[in-house]
Parts: sequence; C-alpha cells; structure tokens
Amino acid sequence: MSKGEIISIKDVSKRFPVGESEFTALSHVNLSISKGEFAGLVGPSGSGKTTLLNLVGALDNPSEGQINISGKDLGGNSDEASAKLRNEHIGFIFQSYNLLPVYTLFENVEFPLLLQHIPSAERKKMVMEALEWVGLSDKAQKKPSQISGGEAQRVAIARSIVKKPDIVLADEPTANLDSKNAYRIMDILQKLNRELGITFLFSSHDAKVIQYLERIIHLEDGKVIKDEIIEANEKVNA
Ligand SMILES: Nc1ncnc2c1ncn2[C@@H]1O[C@H](COP(=O)(O)OP(=O)(O)OP(=O)(O)O)[C@@H](O)[C@H]1O
Repeated sequence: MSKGEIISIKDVSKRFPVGESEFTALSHVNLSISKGEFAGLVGPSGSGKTTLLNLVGALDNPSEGQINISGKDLGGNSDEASAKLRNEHIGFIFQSYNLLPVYTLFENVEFPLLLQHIPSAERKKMVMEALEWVGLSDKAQKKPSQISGGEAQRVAIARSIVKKPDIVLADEPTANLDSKNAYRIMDILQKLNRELGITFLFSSHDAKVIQYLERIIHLEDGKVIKDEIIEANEKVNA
C-alpha cells in the first residue's frame, strides 16, 4: 500500500449466482482511498454501491481481486479474522439504524465495547463521549422506542465511532430522514472527519449527502465511470 492509503481495492469483481447463471454486480474496480478522506460511492440503484461497501467492510468476499484495509489483506481471511478486523478498524452506519429495542441508548452504544475486554469505568467514559458527539448524552437511559428517527441515527453514529475506528462505512445514512435531520447527521459526520480524522466512505444517491463529499466516485453497472475530487470552494457548506 502506498503511504497514507487506508483502503486499497485492486481489480475487484463480484458475481452473484442467479439461477443457473451469474450476475456481475462489480467489474474490475480499482480504487485507492487515503486516510482522512470524506468520499462517497454515488450512482443509480443497482450500480453496485452496497456490494462494494460490503466487500470493504469484510462482510462479503470478492469473486476476484484484492482489498487491503489499513495494510491488511482481506483475502483468505477466516470469518473470525474478518470479524476481528471489522471490530478493530471499521464502524458501520446503515439506513436502518439496527438498534436493539430492549436496551437503553447507553447499552446500544456500549455493545461493540463488550466484545473487547475494556473495564466498565473506561467503557462508560467512551460511551458518554460518543453520545456527547451526537448531542444525546442527556438521553442515555432512554430506549430506542422513546426517540425519533433522527435521534436513532445519531445513536447509530455514536455506536459506530465508540471504538474510535479508522474508517466508517455509511450506507445511505440519510435514506429515512427528513431534510433537517439529514443535514444534522451530515454535519456531525463531517465534524467527526475533520476533528477526529476518521476516514468516511459513503454510499448514496441523496443530493444532501453528495453536497458534503470531498470525493465522488461514480458507479454505473458495477464499474467506476468517474472519480472526482471536489474543491472546497465548490462545496455548498464550505
Ligand atoms: N446476493 C445477491 N444475489 C444476487 N444479486 C445481487 C445480490 N446482491 C446484490 N445483487 C445485485 O447486484 C446489483 C448491485 O446491487 P447493490 O445493492 O450493490 O446496488 P446499489 O447501487 O447499492 O443499489 P441501491 O442504491 O438500490 O441500494 C443489483 O442488480 C442487485 O440486484
């Protein structure tokens, strides 16, 4: 991997079996993402955005090609090794918030830390810090049913950053939100990128997300058709 590179995708293809034949969801994708980027995969429905995010997040394996995350090759990893890599380096945000309904917001955010052996006082500090980042420390003891959709996505963000991951993968993070909440979420993610240096890779076709991106990787029919760096002065929120 070259210096500063945090995600390396080399000649990656992904095919899914469909009946007797195969469907090619990604075809010979090459990308290099550097530490601290705020980048997004953008393209029409079915262009392969989620498929590529899942490969980068080691949730699925490519049919061909090689992916490196923080210098580690994902190829040939056991499920256990993939889980370790995800746990140590990657946070996920999805369009559905995937909060556990019977637990408090505090416990939902604490969940990823229970997999590591972190003492309870330290866990509490980390959870409250993450909830403060998203402006929800005063609601730590509430349950997911007692908060709004925008707040639920903010809890999901807190959960994704509580371990201080190098990379956050965000799949259509604003899909179920109104404009006001979508902008609030994007403001929080931009601040996490700028102040904590977390690298972000989005998947989206929402203009409200796209206007924040500093790099737009356009996908169509499973191929990268354009890769553009957005100058700060072109951005609406600059
Ligand atoms: N497990 C699977 N089996 C068969 N085909 C699949 C599978 N997963 C994805 N596909 C197909 O691969 C293509 C790319 O899907 P993907 O979900 O990556 O697109 P996307 O760009 O994220 O779309 P959207 O914006 O609608 O989420 C689609 O045509 C989809 O139907």
